[in-house]
Amino acid sequence: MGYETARHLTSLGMYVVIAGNSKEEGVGAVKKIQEENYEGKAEFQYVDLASLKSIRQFVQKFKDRGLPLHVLVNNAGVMLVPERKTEDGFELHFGLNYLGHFLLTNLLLDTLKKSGTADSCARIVTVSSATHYGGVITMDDLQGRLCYCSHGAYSQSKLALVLFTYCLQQRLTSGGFHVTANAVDPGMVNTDLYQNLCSPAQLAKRPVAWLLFRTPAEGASTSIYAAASSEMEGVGGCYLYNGQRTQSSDTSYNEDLQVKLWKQSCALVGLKDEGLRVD
Ligand SMILES: NC(=O)c1ccc[n+]([C@@H]2O[C@H](COP(=O)([O-])OP(=O)(O)OC[C@H]3O[C@@H](n4cnc5c(N)ncnc54)[C@H](O)[C@@H]3O)[C@@H](O)[C@H]2O)c1
Repeated sequence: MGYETARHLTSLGMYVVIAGNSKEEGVGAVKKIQEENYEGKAEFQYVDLASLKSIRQFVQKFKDRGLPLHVLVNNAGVMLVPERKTEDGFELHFGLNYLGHFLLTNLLLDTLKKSGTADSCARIVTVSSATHYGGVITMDDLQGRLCYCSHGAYSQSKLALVLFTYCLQQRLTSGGFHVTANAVDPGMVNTDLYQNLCSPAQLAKRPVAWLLFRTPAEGASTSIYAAASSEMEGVGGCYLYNGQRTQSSDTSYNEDLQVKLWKQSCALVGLKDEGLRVD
Protein backbone atom coordinates (compact mmCIF):
# COMPACT_ATOMS: atom_id res chain seq x y z
CA MET A 1 0.00 0.00 0.00
CA GLY A 2 2.95 2.29 0.65
CA TYR A 3 3.98 2.02 -2.99
CA GLU A 4 0.44 2.76 -4.25
CA THR A 5 0.15 5.73 -1.90
CA ALA A 6 3.50 7.14 -3.05
CA ARG A 7 2.65 6.53 -6.72
CA HIS A 8 -0.70 8.29 -6.45
CA LEU A 9 0.66 11.28 -4.52
CA THR A 10 3.44 11.65 -7.11
CA SER A 11 0.83 11.55 -9.89
CA LEU A 12 -0.85 14.52 -8.15
CA GLY A 13 2.39 16.49 -8.50
CA MET A 14 3.84 15.98 -5.02
CA TYR A 15 7.52 15.43 -4.25
CA VAL A 16 7.41 12.16 -2.32
CA VAL A 17 10.10 10.81 -0.02
CA ILE A 18 9.60 7.06 0.31
CA ALA A 19 11.14 6.16 3.66
CA GLY A 20 11.71 2.50 4.41
CA ASN A 21 14.10 -0.13 5.68
CA SER A 22 14.59 -1.95 2.38
CA LYS A 23 16.82 -0.02 0.00
CA GLU A 24 16.22 -2.52 -2.78
CA GLU A 25 12.40 -2.23 -2.55
CA GLY A 26 12.52 1.53 -2.08
CA VAL A 27 14.82 2.21 -5.01
CA GLY A 28 12.76 -0.20 -7.15
CA ALA A 29 9.59 1.68 -6.23
CA VAL A 30 11.15 5.03 -7.15
CA LYS A 31 12.34 3.64 -10.49
CA LYS A 32 8.84 2.37 -11.36
CA ILE A 33 7.26 5.69 -10.36
CA GLN A 34 9.79 7.75 -12.37
CA GLU A 35 9.02 5.65 -15.46
CA GLU A 36 5.45 6.97 -15.37
CA ASN A 37 6.67 10.54 -16.02
CA TYR A 38 4.32 12.03 -13.48
CA GLU A 39 4.30 15.70 -12.68
CA GLY A 40 5.75 15.00 -9.23
CA LYS A 41 8.92 13.17 -8.23
CA ALA A 42 9.88 10.43 -5.80
CA GLU A 43 13.06 9.51 -3.97
CA PHE A 44 14.04 6.87 -1.44
CA GLN A 45 15.56 7.48 1.98
CA TYR A 46 16.52 4.77 4.44
CA VAL A 47 14.82 4.59 7.83
CA ASP A 48 14.37 1.65 10.16
CA LEU A 49 11.28 2.39 12.21
CA ALA A 50 12.33 -0.32 14.66
CA SER A 51 15.33 1.82 15.66
CA LEU A 52 15.05 5.13 17.52
CA LYS A 53 18.57 6.02 16.36
CA SER A 54 17.70 5.41 12.72
CA ILE A 55 14.54 7.55 13.01
CA ARG A 56 16.51 10.40 14.55
CA GLN A 57 19.16 10.16 11.81
CA PHE A 58 16.51 10.13 9.08
CA VAL A 59 14.79 13.21 10.51
CA GLN A 60 18.08 15.07 10.96
CA LYS A 61 19.03 14.38 7.34
CA PHE A 62 15.59 15.51 6.16
CA LYS A 63 15.72 18.70 8.22
CA ASP A 64 19.24 19.53 7.04
CA ARG A 65 17.80 19.92 3.54
CA GLY A 66 15.39 22.63 4.67
CA LEU A 67 12.49 21.12 2.77
CA PRO A 68 8.87 21.78 3.75
CA LEU A 69 6.65 18.85 4.72
CA HIS A 70 3.00 19.03 3.76
CA VAL A 71 1.95 15.40 4.21
CA LEU A 72 3.27 12.66 6.47
CA VAL A 73 1.84 9.18 5.91
CA ASN A 74 2.61 6.77 8.75
CA ASN A 75 2.10 3.56 6.80
CA ALA A 76 4.77 1.01 7.80
CA GLY A 77 3.77 -2.01 9.79
CA VAL A 78 4.35 -5.63 10.68
CA MET A 79 1.75 -8.15 11.82
CA LEU A 80 1.67 -11.43 13.75
CA VAL A 81 5.41 -11.59 14.28
CA PRO A 82 6.52 -14.16 16.87
CA GLU A 83 7.81 -12.50 20.05
CA ARG A 84 10.75 -10.29 19.09
CA LYS A 85 12.29 -7.03 20.25
CA THR A 86 13.46 -3.89 18.49
CA GLU A 87 17.08 -2.83 18.97
CA ASP A 88 15.86 -0.55 21.79
CA GLY A 89 14.27 -3.51 23.55
CA PHE A 90 10.60 -2.78 22.74
CA GLU A 91 8.18 -5.51 21.72
CA LEU A 92 8.30 -5.35 17.91
CA HIS A 93 4.66 -4.46 17.09
CA PHE A 94 4.51 -1.82 19.79
CA GLY A 95 8.01 -0.51 19.03
CA LEU A 96 7.79 -0.38 15.24
CA ASN A 97 4.10 0.11 14.40
CA TYR A 98 3.42 2.55 17.20
CA LEU A 99 6.49 4.02 18.94
CA GLY A 100 8.42 4.37 15.67
CA HIS A 101 5.66 6.49 14.16
CA PHE A 102 5.13 8.34 17.45
CA LEU A 103 8.76 9.47 17.47
CA LEU A 104 8.91 10.16 13.73
CA THR A 105 5.79 12.34 13.87
CA ASN A 106 6.91 14.25 16.94
CA LEU A 107 10.35 14.96 15.48
CA LEU A 108 8.78 16.21 12.24
CA LEU A 109 6.06 18.28 13.92
CA ASP A 110 7.91 21.59 13.85
CA THR A 111 8.48 21.19 10.09
CA LEU A 112 4.81 20.27 9.56
CA LYS A 113 3.71 23.28 11.62
CA LYS A 114 5.88 25.60 9.54
CA SER A 115 4.61 24.05 6.29
CA GLY A 116 0.86 24.25 6.99
CA THR A 117 -1.10 27.43 6.35
CA ALA A 118 -4.62 28.58 7.17
CA ASP A 119 -5.70 27.73 3.60
CA SER A 120 -3.75 24.53 3.31
CA CYS A 121 -3.07 22.58 6.48
CA ALA A 122 -0.21 20.11 6.65
CA ARG A 123 -1.62 16.60 7.09
CA ILE A 124 -0.63 13.59 9.17
CA VAL A 125 -2.21 10.34 8.02
CA THR A 126 -1.72 7.29 10.22
CA VAL A 127 -2.63 3.82 9.00
CA SER A 128 -4.47 1.88 11.70
CA SER A 129 -6.65 -1.18 11.23
CA ALA A 130 -10.02 -2.68 12.16
CA THR A 131 -8.08 -4.91 14.55
CA HIS A 132 -7.84 -1.87 16.84
CA TYR A 133 -11.48 -2.53 17.82
CA GLY A 134 -10.28 -5.63 19.67
CA GLY A 135 -7.16 -3.93 21.00
CA VAL A 136 -6.43 -3.54 24.68
CA ILE A 137 -3.89 -1.10 26.08
CA THR A 138 -2.31 -2.46 29.23
CA MET A 139 -0.49 0.56 30.57
CA ASP A 140 1.62 -1.43 33.01
CA ASP A 141 2.52 -4.08 30.43
CA LEU A 142 2.76 -2.28 27.08
CA GLN A 143 5.54 -4.63 25.96
CA GLY A 144 3.50 -7.80 26.50
CA ARG A 145 6.09 -9.19 28.93
CA LEU A 146 3.55 -10.87 31.19
CA CYS A 147 1.67 -12.64 28.43
CA TYR A 148 2.69 -12.34 24.77
CA CYS A 149 0.25 -12.99 21.94
CA SER A 150 1.05 -11.74 18.44
CA HIS A 151 -2.62 -10.91 17.64
CA GLY A 152 -2.91 -8.94 20.86
CA ALA A 153 0.38 -7.15 20.22
CA TYR A 154 -0.68 -6.11 16.70
CA SER A 155 -4.13 -4.90 17.77
CA GLN A 156 -2.66 -3.03 20.74
CA SER A 157 -0.25 -1.20 18.39
CA LYS A 158 -3.11 -0.24 16.07
CA LEU A 159 -5.29 1.00 18.96
CA ALA A 160 -2.31 2.99 20.25
CA LEU A 161 -2.08 4.72 16.85
CA VAL A 162 -5.74 5.82 17.05
CA LEU A 163 -5.32 7.10 20.64
CA PHE A 164 -2.17 8.94 19.49
CA THR A 165 -3.97 10.51 16.51
CA TYR A 166 -6.82 11.88 18.66
CA CYS A 167 -4.45 13.19 21.33
CA LEU A 168 -2.26 14.79 18.69
CA GLN A 169 -5.24 16.48 17.00
CA GLN A 170 -6.45 17.79 20.32
CA ARG A 171 -3.02 19.34 20.97
CA LEU A 172 -2.73 20.75 17.47
CA THR A 173 -6.17 22.34 17.74
CA SER A 174 -5.52 23.87 21.14
CA GLY A 175 -2.17 25.23 19.91
CA GLY A 176 -3.87 26.77 16.84
CA PHE A 177 -1.55 24.97 14.40
CA HIS A 178 -2.39 24.47 10.75
CA VAL A 179 -1.82 20.74 10.89
CA THR A 180 -4.41 17.95 10.92
CA ALA A 181 -4.08 14.35 12.07
CA ASN A 182 -6.32 11.49 10.97
CA ALA A 183 -6.25 7.71 11.29
CA VAL A 184 -7.31 5.46 8.42
CA ASP A 185 -8.43 1.87 8.11
CA PRO A 186 -7.65 0.43 4.65
CA GLY A 187 -9.85 -2.69 5.03
CA MET A 188 -8.57 -6.21 4.28
CA VAL A 189 -5.91 -5.86 1.61
CA ASN A 190 -3.93 -8.53 -0.21
CA THR A 191 -0.35 -7.61 0.72
CA ASP A 192 2.81 -9.08 2.26
CA LEU A 193 1.50 -8.15 5.70
CA TYR A 194 0.09 -11.68 5.99
CA GLN A 195 3.48 -13.37 5.51
CA ASN A 196 3.64 -14.44 9.16
CA LEU A 197 0.40 -16.44 9.08
CA CYS A 198 1.07 -20.12 9.79
CA SER A 199 1.19 -22.39 6.69
CA PRO A 200 -2.40 -23.79 6.89
CA ALA A 201 -3.74 -20.26 7.37
CA GLN A 202 -1.65 -19.09 4.39
CA LEU A 203 -3.22 -21.80 2.23
CA ALA A 204 -6.73 -20.95 3.43
CA LYS A 205 -6.13 -17.25 2.92
CA ARG A 206 -5.13 -17.45 -0.74
CA PRO A 207 -8.57 -18.08 -2.34
CA VAL A 208 -10.31 -15.87 0.24
CA ALA A 209 -7.86 -13.03 -0.38
CA TRP A 210 -8.21 -13.39 -4.12
CA LEU A 211 -12.01 -13.19 -3.88
CA LEU A 212 -12.60 -10.81 -1.00
CA PHE A 213 -9.51 -8.78 -0.16
CA ARG A 214 -8.85 -5.39 -1.68
CA THR A 215 -5.95 -4.75 -4.02
CA PRO A 216 -3.13 -2.58 -2.63
CA ALA A 217 -4.33 0.30 -4.82
CA GLU A 218 -7.86 -0.02 -3.40
CA GLY A 219 -6.47 -0.29 0.13
CA ALA A 220 -4.35 2.83 -0.32
CA SER A 221 -7.31 4.90 -1.47
CA THR A 222 -8.36 5.98 2.04
CA SER A 223 -4.81 7.14 2.91
CA ILE A 224 -4.72 9.08 -0.36
CA TYR A 225 -8.12 10.59 0.38
CA ALA A 226 -6.94 11.73 3.83
CA ALA A 227 -3.65 13.01 2.40
CA ALA A 228 -4.91 14.92 -0.60
CA SER A 229 -8.66 15.37 -0.95
CA SER A 230 -10.15 18.84 -0.77
CA GLU A 231 -12.97 17.48 1.43
CA MET A 232 -10.39 16.74 4.14
CA GLU A 233 -8.90 20.25 4.11
CA GLY A 234 -8.71 21.42 7.72
CA VAL A 235 -10.44 18.28 9.00
CA GLY A 236 -8.67 16.32 11.71
CA GLY A 237 -9.32 13.86 14.52
CA CYS A 238 -11.19 11.40 12.27
CA TYR A 239 -11.03 7.66 11.83
CA LEU A 240 -11.67 7.06 8.14
CA TYR A 241 -12.86 3.83 6.57
CA ASN A 242 -14.01 3.54 2.94
CA GLY A 243 -13.30 7.24 2.59
CA GLN A 244 -15.81 8.13 5.30
CA ARG A 245 -15.63 9.27 8.89
CA THR A 246 -16.37 6.22 11.01
CA GLN A 247 -16.69 5.58 14.73
CA SER A 248 -13.54 4.00 16.17
CA SER A 249 -13.53 1.87 19.32
CA ASP A 250 -14.94 3.30 22.56
CA THR A 251 -11.52 2.92 24.18
CA SER A 252 -9.89 5.11 21.53
CA TYR A 253 -11.96 8.12 22.72
CA ASN A 254 -10.79 7.75 26.33
CA GLU A 255 -8.96 11.05 26.83
CA ASP A 256 -7.40 9.98 30.09
CA LEU A 257 -5.88 6.94 28.36
CA GLN A 258 -4.75 9.08 25.40
CA VAL A 259 -2.81 11.38 27.72
CA LYS A 260 -1.35 8.53 29.80
CA LEU A 261 -0.15 6.76 26.65
CA TRP A 262 1.29 9.99 25.22
CA LYS A 263 3.29 10.69 28.39
CA GLN A 264 4.50 7.12 28.68
CA SER A 265 5.49 7.11 24.98
CA CYS A 266 7.52 10.31 25.43
CA ALA A 267 9.37 8.68 28.30
CA LEU A 268 10.03 5.50 26.30
CA VAL A 269 11.44 7.27 23.21
CA GLY A 270 13.30 9.94 25.21
CA LEU A 271 11.20 12.95 24.19
CA LYS A 272 10.34 15.83 26.48
CA ASP A 273 6.61 16.44 26.21
CA GLU A 274 7.15 19.75 24.45
CA GLY A 275 6.54 18.73 20.85
CA LEU A 276 3.70 21.22 20.54
CA ARG A 277 5.30 24.33 21.97
CA VAL A 278 4.00 27.50 20.40
CA ASP A 279 7.22 29.08 19.12
N1 LIG B 1 -3.07 -5.57 4.48
C1 LIG B 1 -4.12 -5.39 5.27
O1 LIG B 1 -5.12 -6.13 5.21
C2 LIG B 1 -4.12 -4.27 6.27
C3 LIG B 1 -5.28 -4.06 7.02
C4 LIG B 1 -5.29 -3.02 7.97
C5 LIG B 1 -4.17 -2.23 8.14
N2 LIG B 1 -3.04 -2.49 7.40
C6 LIG B 1 -1.89 -1.63 7.64
O2 LIG B 1 -1.48 -1.06 6.40
C7 LIG B 1 -0.09 -0.68 6.49
C8 LIG B 1 0.63 -1.11 5.24
O3 LIG B 1 0.71 -2.53 5.25
P1 LIG B 1 0.59 -3.44 3.94
O4 LIG B 1 -0.66 -4.23 4.07
O5 LIG B 1 0.83 -2.64 2.72
O6 LIG B 1 1.77 -4.48 4.22
P2 LIG B 1 3.22 -4.63 3.57
O7 LIG B 1 3.88 -5.71 4.37
O8 LIG B 1 3.12 -4.80 2.12
O9 LIG B 1 3.87 -3.22 3.88
C9 LIG B 1 4.44 -2.89 5.10
C10 LIG B 1 5.49 -1.85 4.86
O10 LIG B 1 6.14 -1.55 6.09
C11 LIG B 1 7.52 -1.42 5.84
N3 LIG B 1 8.30 -1.74 7.04
C12 LIG B 1 8.29 -2.90 7.74
N4 LIG B 1 9.20 -2.84 8.73
C13 LIG B 1 9.80 -1.62 8.64
C14 LIG B 1 10.82 -0.98 9.38
N5 LIG B 1 11.44 -1.60 10.40
N6 LIG B 1 11.19 0.27 9.03
C15 LIG B 1 10.59 0.90 7.99
N7 LIG B 1 9.62 0.34 7.25
C16 LIG B 1 9.22 -0.91 7.57
C17 LIG B 1 7.81 -2.47 4.76
O11 LIG B 1 8.99 -2.15 4.07
C18 LIG B 1 6.58 -2.35 3.90
O12 LIG B 1 6.76 -1.38 2.88
C19 LIG B 1 0.43 -1.30 7.78
O13 LIG B 1 0.50 -0.32 8.78
C20 LIG B 1 -0.64 -2.32 8.13
O14 LIG B 1 -0.70 -2.60 9.51
C21 LIG B 1 -3.00 -3.47 6.46
